[in-house]
Amino acid sequence: MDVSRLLDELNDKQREAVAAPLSNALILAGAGSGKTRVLVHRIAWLMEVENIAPFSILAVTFTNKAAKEMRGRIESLMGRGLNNMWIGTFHGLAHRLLRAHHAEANLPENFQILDSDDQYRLIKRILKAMNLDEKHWVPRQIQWYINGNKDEGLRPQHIETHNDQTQQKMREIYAAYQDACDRSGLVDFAELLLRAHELWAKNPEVLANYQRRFRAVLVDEFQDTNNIQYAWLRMLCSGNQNNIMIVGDDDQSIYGWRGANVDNIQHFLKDFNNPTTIRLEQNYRSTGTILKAANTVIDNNTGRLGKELWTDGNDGEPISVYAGFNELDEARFIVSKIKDWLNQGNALKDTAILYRNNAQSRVLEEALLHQGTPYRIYGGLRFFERQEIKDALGYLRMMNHPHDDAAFERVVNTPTRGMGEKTLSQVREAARTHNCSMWQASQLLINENALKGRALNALQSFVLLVTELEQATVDEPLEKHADVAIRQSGLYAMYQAERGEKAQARLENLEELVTACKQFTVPDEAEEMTPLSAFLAHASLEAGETQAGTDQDAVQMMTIHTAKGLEFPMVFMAGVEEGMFPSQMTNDEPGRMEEERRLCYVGMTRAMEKLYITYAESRRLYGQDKYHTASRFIREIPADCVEEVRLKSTISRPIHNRFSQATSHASFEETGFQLGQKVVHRKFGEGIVLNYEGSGEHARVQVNFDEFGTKWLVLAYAKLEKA
Ligand SMILES: Nc1ncnc2c1ncn2[C@@H]1O[C@H](COP(=O)(O)OP(=O)(O)OP(=O)(O)O)[C@@H](O)[C@H]1O
Ligand SMILES: [Mg+2]
Repeated sequence: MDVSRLLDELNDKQREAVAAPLSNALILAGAGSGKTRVLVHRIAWLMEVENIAPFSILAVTFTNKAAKEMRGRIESLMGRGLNNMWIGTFHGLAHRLLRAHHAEANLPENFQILDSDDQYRLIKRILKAMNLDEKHWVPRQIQWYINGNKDEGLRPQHIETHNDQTQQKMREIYAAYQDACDRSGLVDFAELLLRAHELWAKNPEVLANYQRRFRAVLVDEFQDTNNIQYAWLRMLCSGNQNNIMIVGDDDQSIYGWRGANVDNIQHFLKDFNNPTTIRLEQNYRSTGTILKAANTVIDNNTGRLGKELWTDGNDGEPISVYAGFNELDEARFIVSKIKDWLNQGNALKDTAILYRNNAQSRVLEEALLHQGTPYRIYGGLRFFERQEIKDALGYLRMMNHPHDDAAFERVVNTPTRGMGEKTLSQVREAARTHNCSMWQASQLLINENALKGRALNALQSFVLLVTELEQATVDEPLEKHADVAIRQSGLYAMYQAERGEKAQARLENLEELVTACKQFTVPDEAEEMTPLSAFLAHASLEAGETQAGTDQDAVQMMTIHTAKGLEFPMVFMAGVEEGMFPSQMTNDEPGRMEEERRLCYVGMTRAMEKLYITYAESRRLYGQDKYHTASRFIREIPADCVEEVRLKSTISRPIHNRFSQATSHASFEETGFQLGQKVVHRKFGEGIVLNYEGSGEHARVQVNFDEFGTKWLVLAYAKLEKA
């Protein structure tokens, strides 16, 4: 292979990074400067020039999607497959490590991953068993507490409670939870990382093996590593036999709320042997205008490591800001712009709608559906997290490993088979006393004749069902497992009986699960697993990063958090108003405002050619209309980068005035109407008030009628009524 090909299409600084001699290095650079591209070329360089085998390379990415993309790009650069290279997320890699060394890690061979929803349910059950009131011991907070401690590497016995009773009780709950997990071979997400760390800490020979093996370690999005991940990397590199290249951007650290520690970048410089720092300063992604706007916004943060970012590309179009009267109007605006985009011959997949919270997607989805515009949601509405899918997975998990208590609890009475809460408590109690799984406890209770009548029947029929499901699928392909789990369990019939659209969607999802099984191929790195185990691990680890579905061209929708590392020619940032973004909670915690601003920076820098920022002046939240002003982040954008998009017939007001004032609707509201309100007109029927101008007898309103479209009407004559 011609090595110069690996350095083509790179600037000098990027080349310096790709061709750097083997040593530790930090690449610190702003958004869109080619950090990820450098990692891809660096890996190819290590193989071609430094003769490092793919087997000896470890690359860490932030999502599974990014891992797949990275592998694909390296393979196309090299012109060959690279099966035995380890590329994945911290969680994925930890899982792989624990599978390979389950005995040393004190785990059963077929341990299962407990996802966050199952973790929450398990915590609720623990609280119940401990007779603790959920009002005082809020399950979400306990979950937070447990995961937070694990992220810091702390087991219950390491936690200092300072004789505080609440602290002591929390620690006790954590310990009880951990016992329950250990009893049934369950490993939550935070546990994956902690166990992987302990595995190395407690087994020096295992660690030494990996230190020798991984001659090169590369980490993308380093600014969002948490402390246990950092400690894991540090341990791996402590033998000084390997070298590590990390890339990151302190301005894009957006997971502080989840334990990520941006200071790890600075720690890296002192904890790792003799690292060099390389800065990339040219941005290749965005127009000059988008870049200037994003740079100016992030400049309002303090304590930055400081980076310059410039582009020699065009200024491009100004950023368009649209103030919707309410969230429906905002959504309508976005959809109409997407329609224009499509009509200009562009692909839908080249546009993304980004928002602060998952819940914002619903209104946007409805507007897209209304126009028949296909869309795809990343994250959020996760396929593998939907109720019916989790039910089906529960059966599959029982078939795979009946000692999985979380799965047992999930399906033992779904569909109902007359299992009372009392019987279940008995099973849990027996499991605790005999220190065994609920599955074993059930058999004990049955054999010991400890149950009578209905309770006995119910439990017996469940045990029999699981045994039958298992038998019916011996040596059968994976999709047969799914099919049997869905139908023979009675799940399908249960949802069929529910009727209605929701139930129909659930049935479709169940069918989709069978399809997903059919399409599933066991990845090379999991070849030692059975297809069923591999599929279940895939379902837990990849839940929702992509939606199950087609290759259809579709608008991309996701939270800004999920959009990290990605880029799109046209981007909409929706809901950019005070109270939404920055979010309401921001004022309560120190440092949160700056994290919100970094999030805004991440969102803006996803855009390559065109950026729209929209907000709603009134938004229905928790059943109430709330009035909001434009986000401070909009006001932080230099005026010459922005154009305000207004409805045609409105008198335009100077832009910065408009954003800096709280919009007063008082004079208009005296008329008895509100923006966003539903009204009825004798001739035009139902519509929504979009805009107003003038006052007194000259007052006019703009109404968007369901059937007749948008019209301006003089209030005094229109005889509008509230709907
Ligand atoms: N030297 C170059 N010449 C042309 N295009 C480049 C060059 N370097 C990077 N690019 C392109 O610029 C875009 C941004 O690159 P990349 O995604 O690697 O940046 P990044 O620094 O990882 O961004 P982020 O901080 O958002 O993760 C990509 O489309 C990439 O292909
Ligand atoms: Mg990147």
